[in-house]
Amino acid sequence: MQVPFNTEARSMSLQEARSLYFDRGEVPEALLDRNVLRSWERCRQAGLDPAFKGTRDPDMRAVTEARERNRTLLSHAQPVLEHLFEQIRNSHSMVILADAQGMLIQSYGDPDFLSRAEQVALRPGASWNEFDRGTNAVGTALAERNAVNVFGSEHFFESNAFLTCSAAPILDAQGRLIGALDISSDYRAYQRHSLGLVKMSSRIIEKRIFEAEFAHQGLLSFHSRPDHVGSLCEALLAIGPDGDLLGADQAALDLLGMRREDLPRRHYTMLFDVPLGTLVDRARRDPSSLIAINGRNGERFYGRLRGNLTALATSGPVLLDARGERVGKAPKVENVRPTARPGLTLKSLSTGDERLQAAIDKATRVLGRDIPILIQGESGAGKEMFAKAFHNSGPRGQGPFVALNCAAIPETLIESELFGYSGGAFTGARKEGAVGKIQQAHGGTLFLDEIGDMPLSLQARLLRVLQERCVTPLGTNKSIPVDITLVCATHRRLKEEVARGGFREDLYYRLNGLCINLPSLRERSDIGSLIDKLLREEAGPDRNVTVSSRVMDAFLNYRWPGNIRQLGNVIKVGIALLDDDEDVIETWHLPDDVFEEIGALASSSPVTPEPVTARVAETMACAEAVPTGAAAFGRLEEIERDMIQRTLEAENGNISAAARRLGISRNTLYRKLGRF
Ligand SMILES: Nc1ncnc2c1ncn2[C@@H]1O[C@H](COP(=O)(O)OP(=O)(O)OP(=O)(O)O)[C@@H](O)[C@H]1O
Repeated sequence: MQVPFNTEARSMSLQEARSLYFDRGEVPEALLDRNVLRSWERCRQAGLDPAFKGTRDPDMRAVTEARERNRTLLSHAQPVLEHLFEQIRNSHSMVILADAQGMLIQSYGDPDFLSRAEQVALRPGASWNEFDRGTNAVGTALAERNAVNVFGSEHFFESNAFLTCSAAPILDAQGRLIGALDISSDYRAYQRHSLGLVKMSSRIIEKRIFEAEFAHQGLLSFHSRPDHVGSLCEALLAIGPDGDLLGADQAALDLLGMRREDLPRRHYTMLFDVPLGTLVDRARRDPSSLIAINGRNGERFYGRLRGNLTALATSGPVLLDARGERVGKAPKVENVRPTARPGLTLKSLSTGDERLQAAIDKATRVLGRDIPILIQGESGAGKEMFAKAFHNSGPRGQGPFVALNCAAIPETLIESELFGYSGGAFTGARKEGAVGKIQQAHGGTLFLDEIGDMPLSLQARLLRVLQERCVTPLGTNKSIPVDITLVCATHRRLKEEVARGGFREDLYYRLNGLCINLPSLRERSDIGSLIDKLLREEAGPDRNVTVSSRVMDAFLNYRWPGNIRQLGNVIKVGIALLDDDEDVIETWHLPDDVFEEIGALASSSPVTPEPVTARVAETMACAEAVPTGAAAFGRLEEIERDMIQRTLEAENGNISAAARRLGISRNTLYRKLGRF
């Protein structure tokens, strides 16, 4: 329970303090608030006389100019001031807004008190800084940059001893002092809660100014107590498109243990362990939800991002110096761009197969959740395609998608490709150094294909990057913060690799937030729709190409060792070999190797193929003079050439028809023609 404030007792102890200080020259530390005592010292040093009674008339021109100069402050403070006055109305009081010099620029008050305040020029146009009016709440709050109560005879000038005032300074978004908010009343009407009210109101004004200044940036509200986020106690950080810290209010500086002057050299990633992209993703999905974020010193905070999320989602990499101070942006990386295939999303991959659909559904659920995914499947099953679709479908779809195939580059180069290097870091290194793939993927997705082929030594380094979310390029001791979504793929069973000792278990669990197993093409139930899709994509919108029922049948029964990659190629070749007047892919439009296998399948399929013997006989009939006996065997090639020429003549040069009649693929026919 609060002890009631006894105005009489306090007035008496202040008389004693004044007598000690002014008459005997002693410092009444036990009797005075420190802010007040320091103020008395300043006033005495400035040569002010406590008995001074004079007041200068308020300068109305000066107040007009001050209001003009402090337009921003006034516009944000005005509604707060009015609201504050509503809280204290009829308590013989007034509320006052002063600028940074102590000039009163706005006030509202109860009429009875206003007329008394007039007598000491407590009204707009008057200056109440300490040098003009001695110790007083407005002047002392400005001098101390602290909220203060100045009660009765704590006022340096005796003429102001009938007042009791509570004031709090107001800081702008850069932490500069821009004014003070005050409640003044007769000392006998002292209200203990006045100081709390002005502090709260000045905080509201500061927040309004901060939010207006950074309205086009990202705003992170955070606090160590979740219930404080969204309240006046929350801390505020303004974050620019590159993750730069553009502003921080005092609460943020206090919670993060930072000095304001450190701000320009800091980057979001240096403060928190949760990637900025994750906050952006969360804010997009559920703007009101809180996310737990750890400070770099291990403190637990809760935060919420708002403001301009689009700009934040595409932030680029930054460079830090050896001490971890921000020194600039990493060079622009040429080959980093959003993924090429327009319209490629998880949804667009769906062509009716149940297992694939289950994989799409799972992946869709984790979009934007900072969960690494591991895609397993046979070569050519569409792992990279799936990764790109995942990237495009997420909130970072506009960010870079950077792929590295760990099996396709020599072990010795994986490290520099991944981590980057400084100029001259090793023999053969480029003079200007290179930005590694991890850093290139900042703000987007890093796709590590064939992760199972990553050398063990690098697995440890990769693990560290994933844990610390910082990368250290070769030849430097710079730690560069990175914010990436990681997608890995492998055709191996990674778990088995772990059991064999070829893959680190800790890294396996780190990568394997969500495991997606893509079915091989022969396991899929949607081959027909997939073929239609590939035909449409390859032939373009103006051509309606189909496959014959014989080819379709064979396709459905083929084992497709190369999966969709192979199917895609087969279709590409098939379309390329169609004549202008053809739009149905037949067996002879297929590449040789596939033709052979598919030809066999086609001949055993329910669709009865043309008997080969009949075709040959027909062809033979075309050849009018066919040599016989030993000479014939010696001149097989000649016979073949002759037969082809005659067949072509018979078909008026139509390659497809000749190939069909000869029972060979068009490819083979072309090859043979080239040889002759
Ligand atoms: N759903 C699909 N629709 C159309 N084309 C596809 C689809 N999935 C894969 N492809 C095509 O198949 C080829 C192989 O796909 P992708 O590279 O994604 O397979 P992968 O499993 O990553 O192969 P690897 O393991 O050999 O790297 C690519 O040319 C890709 O464009």
